[in-house]
Amino acid sequence: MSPAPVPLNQLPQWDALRAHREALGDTRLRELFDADPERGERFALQVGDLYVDYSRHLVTDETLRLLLDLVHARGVLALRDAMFHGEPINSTEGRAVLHVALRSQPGDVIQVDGENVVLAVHEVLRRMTRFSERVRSGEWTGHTGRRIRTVVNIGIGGSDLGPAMAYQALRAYSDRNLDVRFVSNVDGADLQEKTRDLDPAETLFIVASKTFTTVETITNATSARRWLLDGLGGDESAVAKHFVAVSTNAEEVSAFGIDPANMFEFWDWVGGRYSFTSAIGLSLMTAIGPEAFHEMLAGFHAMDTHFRSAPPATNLPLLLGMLGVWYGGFFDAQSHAVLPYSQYLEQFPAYLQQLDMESNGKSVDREGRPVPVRTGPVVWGTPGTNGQHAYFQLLHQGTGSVPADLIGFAQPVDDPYDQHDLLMANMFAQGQALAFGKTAEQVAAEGVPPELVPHRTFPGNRPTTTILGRKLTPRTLGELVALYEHKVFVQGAVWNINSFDQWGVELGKVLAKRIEPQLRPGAAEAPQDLDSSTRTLVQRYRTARGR
Ligand SMILES: O=P(O)(O)OC[C@H]1O[C@H](O)[C@H](O)[C@@H](O)[C@@H]1O
Repeated sequence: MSPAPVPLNQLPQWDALRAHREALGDTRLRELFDADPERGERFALQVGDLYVDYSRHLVTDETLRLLLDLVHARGVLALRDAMFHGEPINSTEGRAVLHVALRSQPGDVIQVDGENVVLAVHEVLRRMTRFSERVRSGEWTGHTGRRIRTVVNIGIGGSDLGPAMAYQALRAYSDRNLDVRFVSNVDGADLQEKTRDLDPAETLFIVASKTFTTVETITNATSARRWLLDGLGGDESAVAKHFVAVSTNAEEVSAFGIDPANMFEFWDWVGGRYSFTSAIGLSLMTAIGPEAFHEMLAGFHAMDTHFRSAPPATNLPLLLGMLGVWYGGFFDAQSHAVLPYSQYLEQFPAYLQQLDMESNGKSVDREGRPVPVRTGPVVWGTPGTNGQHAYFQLLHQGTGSVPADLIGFAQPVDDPYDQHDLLMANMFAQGQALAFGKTAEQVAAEGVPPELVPHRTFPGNRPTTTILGRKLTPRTLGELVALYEHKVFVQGAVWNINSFDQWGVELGKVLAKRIEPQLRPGAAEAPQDLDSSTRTLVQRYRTARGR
């Protein structure tokens, strides 16, 4: 076994960054731009369909050099290669981490336990293709012979957020005669609202769950089954035409009553939040068609290849990952905003919340020692321009600094009312205002009364990355998502945390299981050994529920 790595803040490369940060002091972005007229072009990369401007960051060439020194000192590239080779880098669960195999080329070879997983990946993709074509063409009919008009994906977390986000993002490429809906919350209102206008005879449920034991999903799937049977006269044989499953767990799928012939498989080396290029994307493939789905996979693959082979200095995920390490480590940045200037990307920040926060929301390292620096930030955001009229106030003039990603596209998917230029002007303007602000002198020169000058001054120096895609297509979406996946990987590697487990979600599940029986009618008094807050809440709830 190799020795445990030195804690991050004891590395000479970290010290060098700390000293460099002190030397930078209160350097303004304005000064950095004045000192280098080419900065806006120089601090930018084009990868695939994405042009990424990182010039509005509080970094110099020296910063980037020092950050790359840290990448090398931390063995980030070796860990990356280990991931691509199928080594069990998910150390707490003893598993490989191979979402990259999901978008591999048919001839590739990636071995897990002596088996080339690429073959299995492509076999499932072929089955998904056949199935989605049958549904789209109307060849797959429901129990009464009617064609399927609505597909309802029942899943949660990684079995919901990816396909839901991508369906929304690629709506314009979807078959508009087929509606796809997503039910995730155990709140029965979710299922009810999503099915109330549906005809069971024309509805197909995809139950998506890696483990097939997730309580929300099994509860919703059980209720959906009831809804279907009630609507179709109770004939159990209807289930086979209206329920398919996506899972790694064939046993639980058949215990639920879904024929394994209607199950689409994936594998334990695919993490839930990295799974929507697996069969978890079945609802998406049904919506946009196999061809567009494969285009998306090609976009993912292109970014995977870039991450794997581009030199560190021009490696985009590496760069964006290290910028996050820089702000967390030396600017105490606690959150990171993702602001898509695209309504189609409305759910992208929510998707990234799981990807980033479930991966890197950890405070012990791979050896179980406390991590001595700030790890994953709170990720949040909503589409521009809506946010501009809400929380951008804080981004511009609040006390802390929130690094942000501005994401937009040069060509609109469609622009029936000629509004795209206005949308994008806003994106460029916000990045400009956040970076350069407006000084007190500039404000005063406009004749603003002295007492209002501080209120109307913009400090600037608020860092942003601008991602300008050519156009939002399946391929571009693939590139974009893979970029963030690998960015998260880089950060986890530097912090020496395992980005691929999620033990932190377990405790609440166990406690909920214990509490639920106490809420039911006829339950005994809440136990005395329960903490007084929970006990009182349970009692209040029972009283208010009339129990
Ligand atoms: O796909 P499933 O097994 O149903 O899991 C769904 C989700 O729930 C879990 O609690 C994890 O926090 C997520 O990482 C996972 O994506």
